[in-house]
Amino acid sequence: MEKNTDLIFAALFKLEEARQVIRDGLPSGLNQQEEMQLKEKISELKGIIQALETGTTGKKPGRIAGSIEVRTREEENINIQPIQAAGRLTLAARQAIIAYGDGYSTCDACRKPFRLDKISKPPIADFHTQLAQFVNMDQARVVPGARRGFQAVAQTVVEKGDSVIVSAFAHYTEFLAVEGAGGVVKEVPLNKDNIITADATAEKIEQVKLETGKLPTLVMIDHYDYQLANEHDVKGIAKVAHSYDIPFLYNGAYTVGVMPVDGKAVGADFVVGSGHKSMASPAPSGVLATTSEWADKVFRTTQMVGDVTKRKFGIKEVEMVGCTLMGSNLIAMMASFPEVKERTLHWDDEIKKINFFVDRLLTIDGSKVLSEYPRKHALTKVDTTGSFDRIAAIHKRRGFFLSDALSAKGIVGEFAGATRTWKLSTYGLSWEKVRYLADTFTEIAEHYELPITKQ
Ligand SMILES: Cc1ncc(COP(=O)(O)O)c(C=O)c1O
Repeated sequence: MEKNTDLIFAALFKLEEARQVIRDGLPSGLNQQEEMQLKEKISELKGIIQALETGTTGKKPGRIAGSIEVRTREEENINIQPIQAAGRLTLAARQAIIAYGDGYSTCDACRKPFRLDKISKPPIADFHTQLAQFVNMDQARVVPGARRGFQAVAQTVVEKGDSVIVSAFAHYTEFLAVEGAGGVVKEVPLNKDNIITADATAEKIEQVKLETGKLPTLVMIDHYDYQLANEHDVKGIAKVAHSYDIPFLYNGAYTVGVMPVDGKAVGADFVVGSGHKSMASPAPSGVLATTSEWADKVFRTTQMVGDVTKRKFGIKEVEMVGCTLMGSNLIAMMASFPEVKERTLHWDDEIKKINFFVDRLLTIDGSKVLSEYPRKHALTKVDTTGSFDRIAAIHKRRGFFLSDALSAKGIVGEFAGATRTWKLSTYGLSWEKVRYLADTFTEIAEHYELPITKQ
């Protein structure tokens, strides 16, 4: 029985390796013969995977159980879905999920003092130390999503009726975290370039003080927002917040795990990141890091005593509800971490790729970029109302024609039928795939005789 399980795991690991080879495509620098041989191997692998996953060699998607279909989106396509790009798992993370999928698998070696971040086998305690170093803060905890990081901070610093400064582009989870703590959000307006500035933040703080007679108790700003992925002046804003003695939460949902983040250099009291958005980790996962000054407050331990039993659970942290991210989500996050750390050093190349793509898109007459440009982030909002949407107006598939044309070329991730003003990301795609992506848009434009400016 033991042996069988080992064999099945070994087979699943191999399967994951094969999926990765397919997903990454061919390495560059191959000669013609090598390329041909590899292509044959990949097509063979695809057949084997399909047979294993579907139990058939037919075309229909297989089912894992009931109506849950096998998902091969990343292997079979170029996925430009804006929020999925940096959450794609590494091979190591996929294997971790298989090995640690059982419920409380991380608790095998949980010994006194009985807390997740203290477990040394697997090395969860070390991972916490590394996470804090990674964002240059003093302490870190894993959390089930960035939202739980906002929640922990809001519950620590916000009291009923307090104001919290957020961006006019703040994510809804920031609103909910503030509301849950009994606070009220106050939005800093954007400037004409859709940027939140330090001056505008100072003005908003003054306005709140004047209107409520009280300073806000938290400033929480996204380094890159989710709507346009524009960069906001987090360093300047942190300085303003501190000049009023207000703590600053740096929302790194779109930065931690894709680009270098230095919480101390920003002047952050709290750094929040999203594992499933930007750290090649499964959902939900995330990180909350803080300074020594704030750690005792946001990671306060319970004081509660049972009135009958007199039980106490002293070591457990209240805002973390004891232990946070258990099982495969945490181990997969840990498994991806070395690659995640490494990839942040290549952010410049990701920026070159998105700018290459956007430059090419803009050669198609009528296309616009709504995000700041040149791009500083791989996530980008474009407006194709004046280009591809002109075709949609006369095409029998109407607004779906662009998605049809893209998926016929193996490109997925845009919301079918919603491609007037829309978001995409080139994050993590190889240069070969980015060029293919740009060529495909050009080809579709040429096919429908949209004018193209020569570069
Ligand atoms: C800017 C921003 N902050 C926070 C979040 C929430 O992140 P999570 O899903 O990890 O809770 C998102 C999610 O889309 C986001 O875009």
